[in-house]
Amino acid sequence: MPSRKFADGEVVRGRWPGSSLYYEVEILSHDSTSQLYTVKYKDGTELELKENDIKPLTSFRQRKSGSTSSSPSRRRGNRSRSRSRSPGRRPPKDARRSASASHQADIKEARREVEVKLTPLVLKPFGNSISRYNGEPEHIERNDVPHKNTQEKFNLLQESSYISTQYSLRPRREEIRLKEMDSKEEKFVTKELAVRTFEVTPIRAKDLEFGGVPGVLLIMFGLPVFLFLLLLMCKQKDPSLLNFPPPLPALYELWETRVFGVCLLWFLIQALFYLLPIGKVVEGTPLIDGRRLKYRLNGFYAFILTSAIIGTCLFQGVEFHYVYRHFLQFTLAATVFCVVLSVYLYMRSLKVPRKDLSPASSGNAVYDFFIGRELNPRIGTFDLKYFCELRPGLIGWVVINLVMLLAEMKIQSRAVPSLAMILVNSFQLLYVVDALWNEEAVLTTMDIIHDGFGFMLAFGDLVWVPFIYSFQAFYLVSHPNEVSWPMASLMIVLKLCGYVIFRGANSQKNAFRKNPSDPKLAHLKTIHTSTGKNLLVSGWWGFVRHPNYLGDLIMALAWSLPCGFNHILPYFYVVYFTMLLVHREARDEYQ
Ligand SMILES: NC(=O)C1=CN([C@@H]2O[C@H](COP(=O)(O)OP(=O)(O)OC[C@H]3O[C@@H](n4cnc5c(N)ncnc54)[C@H](OP(=O)(O)O)[C@@H]3O)[C@@H](O)[C@H]2O)C=CC1
Ligand SMILES: CC(C)=CCC[C@@H](C)[C@H]1CC=C2C3=C(CC[C@@]21C)[C@@]1(C)CC[C@H](O)C(C)(C)[C@@H]1CC3
Repeated sequence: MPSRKFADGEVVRGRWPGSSLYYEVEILSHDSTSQLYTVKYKDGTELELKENDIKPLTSFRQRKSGSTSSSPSRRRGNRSRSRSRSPGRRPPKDARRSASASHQADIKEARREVEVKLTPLVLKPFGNSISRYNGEPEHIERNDVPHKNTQEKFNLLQESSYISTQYSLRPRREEIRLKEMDSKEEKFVTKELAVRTFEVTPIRAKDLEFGGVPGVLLIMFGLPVFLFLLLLMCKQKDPSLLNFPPPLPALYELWETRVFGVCLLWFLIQALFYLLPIGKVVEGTPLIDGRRLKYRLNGFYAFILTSAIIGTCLFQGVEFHYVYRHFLQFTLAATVFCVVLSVYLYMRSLKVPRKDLSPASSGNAVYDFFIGRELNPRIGTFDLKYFCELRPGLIGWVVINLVMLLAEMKIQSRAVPSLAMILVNSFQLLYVVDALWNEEAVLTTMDIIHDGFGFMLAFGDLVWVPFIYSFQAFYLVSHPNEVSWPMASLMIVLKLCGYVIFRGANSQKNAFRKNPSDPKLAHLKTIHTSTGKNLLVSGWWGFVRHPNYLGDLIMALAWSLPCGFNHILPYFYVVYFTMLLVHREARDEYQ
């Protein structure tokens, strides 16, 4: 039997899984089969730890700060003590006055301190989410040095960051109770921190995402070119990669003003539907200044109305084949529209106050044109980003799929569409209807909370989604694939599995972000993070780091399979999507 290093009843330090933080724990028992120790934290939480994650008390030197407690619960207790000791800490009333009256002076002082003394602590501005810093917890602990007045003011930020880095191991029910007790005080602190963090910290070049300026230039010029090449490849009789490059059309052939007019009309009709006073109005996540924007949820109604219009057009004999025949022209028209929209978005963002800027914006014009400078550009109550994220592109995708289904019937002289085409259409229809039905969930996505509205999302929402995501249907029009019923059943099962994971995870996350105290989520465990927010670590979110991405990827595979295995092109979506999600995961992890 393998020997064990620690005895029952011994008091040691246990690492909190996934972090570098050690807390004082008592060894309760040891399982010789799994080689895991059951340990108990001071707040009563029990966890199983590997031997490597346990250290004797003697291996830790005593911290110099006032907080000697290592248990999560006692840390919480210390928080109020250490806060009240800090001269930077003021009672809420006083503080609110200070935030308005001496705010500018504070910022100036704090900025001086950041530049001179606190450079290792890299701070980034943020948007809908609350305070965020990208230093290691250990950095904060080391910042335990004598203070001058100005530094002490800034310590408010550090202190809170430090406090926020302490992971909560409490069962959720207790967490909720404690949170309610603290929430008033916390709200104030994070709010004030938010303003300071945002004001004092410019983003450094190395913090730019997507490879910085060269990277975004490449994406902005490369993606449209790539998109056209992909569509042209698919138009070939044999779309093998060996047949690259495809024959290129003359540029003038790609422009058609009538097609541009149709795109404009489509956008305006969707905008009109968005403005209809139907559907409930909800609040988004809190902004940097504590405000919550209101959003009307009527995407599903817009979809129903659009379906009614399309149905009527079909009944009236409108030639939908026109869209298939002019598919490249439609792609170009949408791209031009998106460039014009991006220029407009950038120009208007130059006039907005700093608090309305996206946390991702950098001060570099090229980068900001791409990532979007303004977080929530609105014309009155019309939210451009929220509108574009779900309406013209997503509903457009379904309509394009329908166009492809009709084109397949026409070109292949079929009385009914192929099973492969029906599968692709229904799988993707389910995805879009689900997005519109659960419209509120989009308010907690990275795009709405973090990214501005610039070329990236304008192009992604209005060009990439409708013209690339419909690629499988486009492919099947000229490259038929027979799918047997047993294979179709397997694909349906795969799609449904993906969907259950995707929906379960997104709904759980959304409910949690909307109301962390939701009694329905009380059984779930969370950890506290350095952003000041909690993360779910059980339920769907205890299964893998991003269950919603996993489900989405499974669905992506399911809707590529009906195209068969003759060519790699229909699987482009799976490859691209994997890259996109891995990148998003890294961005989320960084944040
Ligand atoms: N079809 C497509 O092309 C695309 C689809 N998607 C899908 O959209 C959905 C949303 O994607 P996306 O916004 O990227 O990612 P997430 O849904 O993971 O949203 C990111 C936000 O979720 C919060 N979060 C992350 N982990 C946890 C956790 N453990 N517990 C609680 N909250 C957590 C964080 O919020 P906070 O910052 O507030 O802490 C984070 O900012 C996914 O299902 C994805 O697959 C996304 C992109 C493209
Ligand atoms: C430049 C470039 C290629 C950017 C691509 C990004 C966009 C295509 C995607 C970014 C996030 C998206 C989301 C959806 C569609 C794709 C984009 C716009 C989404 C609307 C699809 C439906 C889902 O249910 C969703 C609502 C969760 C999802 C939100 C994110």
